[in-house]
Amino acid sequence: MPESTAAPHTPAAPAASGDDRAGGVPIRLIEVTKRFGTTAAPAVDDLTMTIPAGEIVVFLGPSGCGKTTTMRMINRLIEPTSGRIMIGDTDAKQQRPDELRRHIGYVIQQAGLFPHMTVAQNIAQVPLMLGWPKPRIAERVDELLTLVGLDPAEYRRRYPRQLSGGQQQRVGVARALAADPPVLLMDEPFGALDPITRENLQDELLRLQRELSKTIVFVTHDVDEALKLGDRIAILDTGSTIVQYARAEEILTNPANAYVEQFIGGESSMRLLKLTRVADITPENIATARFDDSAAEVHLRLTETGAERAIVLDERDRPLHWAHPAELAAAPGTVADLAGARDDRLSTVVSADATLREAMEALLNCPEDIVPIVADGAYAGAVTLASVQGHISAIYERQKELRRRRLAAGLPPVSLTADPEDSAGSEPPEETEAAVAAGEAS
Ligand SMILES: Nc1ncnc2c1ncn2[C@@H]1O[C@H](COP(=O)(O)OP(=O)(O)OP(=O)(O)O)[C@@H](O)[C@H]1O
Repeated sequence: MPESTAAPHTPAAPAASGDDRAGGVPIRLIEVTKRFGTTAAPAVDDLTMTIPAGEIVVFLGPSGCGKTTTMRMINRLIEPTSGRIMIGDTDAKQQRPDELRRHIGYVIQQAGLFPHMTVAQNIAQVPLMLGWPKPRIAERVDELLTLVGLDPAEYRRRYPRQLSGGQQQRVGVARALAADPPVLLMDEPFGALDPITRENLQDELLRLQRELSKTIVFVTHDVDEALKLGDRIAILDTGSTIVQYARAEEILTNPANAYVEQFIGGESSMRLLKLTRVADITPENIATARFDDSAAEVHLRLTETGAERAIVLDERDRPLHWAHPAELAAAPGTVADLAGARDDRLSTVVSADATLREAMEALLNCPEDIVPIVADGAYAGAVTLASVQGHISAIYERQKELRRRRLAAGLPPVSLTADPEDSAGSEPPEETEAAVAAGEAS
């Protein structure tokens, strides 16, 4: 990444209405080229792409391929040699750079905070420039600190040197959001942080995004970060050439070529497990029982259906323990008479919000070959190795089918654009994707 020549700049938009919170605006780059000097090959070579409103789009590519240059042309820290950049309905070239940047938040590595200013003063820079009244600025600073997980009372008067790297980065994000811009540019914002802080900030960004729905362009070298954060990922080669521009699922299961495969670096299925939530799979349907159910009656139900076990639930549907036919046969009265009943709360359950990787971990560490799923504490089905495997296989099959259909329609086999209406694009019409997803025959 080239050194920033501009002062850290946090653009702003008038926030009085708060309308921007409803979502971001799309960004379109149209045949954009950037040439530094006259002889060198272009740093960005005829790039056309759409970044959809309210999505996180990650630029992933090797050092020097043009990610930062592309990003900086969006807020005109770098001027394109040719081509057009539209932010919403506005041609970036038609706006004064300082005016444009009021609508584009910018977060860079190591936050770029002004060291001689307090946290509050750093965040307040753009609102001050916009002439907001002092009480409104103070209120906004506190609101933003809370939003990024820092207690205003504790942090607003600190200086950047009195913060950890992760806290500085949080302040950097707060500053970028100060005037509620619809667009955020984030250039390797978590690159200098330790893995745990980095993971926490990624989670925070996803939480914020669920609330704010900004249009976010995020540059990273880190494949796992890209897969986790990106609604779409643009895999770029020299000159910001798009090699594939698709959702993580497609990148992992239908890589465009050896370049993408090499970039992803194997373990696609394991990476898919991290991307998929337990709530996304079809849960196993297991027989349930209550304490006051007759053990004989539950036993009969299991033997009639050939089921290996029932799950015993308490009065609030929380899973307590497994009941197997042999124990039920030996129990004198109700399910409550089973040995260890009531005290025997299941230690291994998995949340519906957990990833399939966490579910696999639970499965590998529990004595049964099945783990109950809980949603808000209540039983919501169960997961087995077979259900995980079935889900992953279905994803591969779906992508194989999409690829086959694209080829049959004379389109490139992978997505190169986010814009289905773009006639140069490779995305099959939405209904085709939907039909494939629904398993409809062609
Ligand atoms: N100000 C500049 N003058 C001349 N060449 C430049 C300038 N800025 C960038 N370049 C060149 O443009 C190309 C793209 O650089 P850019 O910083 O956009 O790449 P990048 O993909 O962001 O790299 P990294 O991941 O290392 O940050 C590189 O070859 C770089 O040397």
